[in-house]
Amino acid sequence: MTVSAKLSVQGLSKYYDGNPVLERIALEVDAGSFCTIVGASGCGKSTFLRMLLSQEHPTHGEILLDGMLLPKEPTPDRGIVFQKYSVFTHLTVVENLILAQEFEQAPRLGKLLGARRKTAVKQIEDVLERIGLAAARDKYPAQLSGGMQQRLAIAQALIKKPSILLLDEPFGALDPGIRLDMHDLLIGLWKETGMTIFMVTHDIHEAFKLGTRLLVFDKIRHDPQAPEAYGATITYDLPLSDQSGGEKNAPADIASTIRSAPKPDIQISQKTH
Ligand SMILES: Nc1ncnc2c1ncn2[C@@H]1O[C@H](COP(=O)(O)OP(=O)(O)OP(=O)(O)O)[C@@H](O)[C@H]1O
Repeated sequence: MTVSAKLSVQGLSKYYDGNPVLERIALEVDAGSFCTIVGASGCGKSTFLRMLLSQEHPTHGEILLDGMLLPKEPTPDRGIVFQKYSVFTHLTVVENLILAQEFEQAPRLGKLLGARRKTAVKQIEDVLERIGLAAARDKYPAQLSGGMQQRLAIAQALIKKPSILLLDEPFGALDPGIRLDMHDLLIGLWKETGMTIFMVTHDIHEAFKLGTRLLVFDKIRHDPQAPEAYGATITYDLPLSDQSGGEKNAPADIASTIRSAPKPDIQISQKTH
């Protein structure tokens, strides 16, 4: 592991029902990186994020966070936002966020009281301000637009001040205009907090625009007679910009790199086991 690696993934594979979904994943990610992840549907991108969260566990290999084995359970320093976030519909924006705090800070009692509640509400007001939802604090989710609901989902993740933010197609359901607003919001929050971000997207332009590093997941081994025999791995790991926000590689350059690079596509006609 490099000295500064925030996250290190070594020899990782994940099997479901005896079949590999992911195999031989190795990765070193510096603190403050913004890794965008693309790949074919079903190749294991969400599974990878869920392992970084500890919602799933590797079948083989290990994940180190700040040089230590990843805790077995999700911890507040790893936040996640999904494409469609289910919030409590009978609670307002601010009440949803208080509940998120209560789950974390008062798991036994289930309630934050007195000074702790006051501190929690102050933190929530700050996050709502930063995320542009202050005016909607007393609205119910049904009264919010899709973009505002995603802001609420991001606020719920940020309230715990994660050092790693995992985003699973967070803007996939949003209109293009709102997506652009969300890009600005996310980049601003990323620069402000120095979080390390992993974001799965199906939109290659979004991946190029937002990331400092692009990870492409794909299967490099195929057995036509046993499509489930092999899992996906990281086939391309491309720097998009330096950490100081230097020049981005143009999408066209990178797209041609991906096209022209020899793809290690091993065709196996006979089942080997
Ligand atoms: N809990 C589970 N049990 C069994 N199989 C699973 C489980 N979770 C995921 N899978 C399988 O693992 C494979 C990878 O799923 P995953 O959702 O990680 O892919 P993905 O790349 O995120 O797909 P998409 O881009 O369509 O969201 C799929 O074949 C899926 O059916």
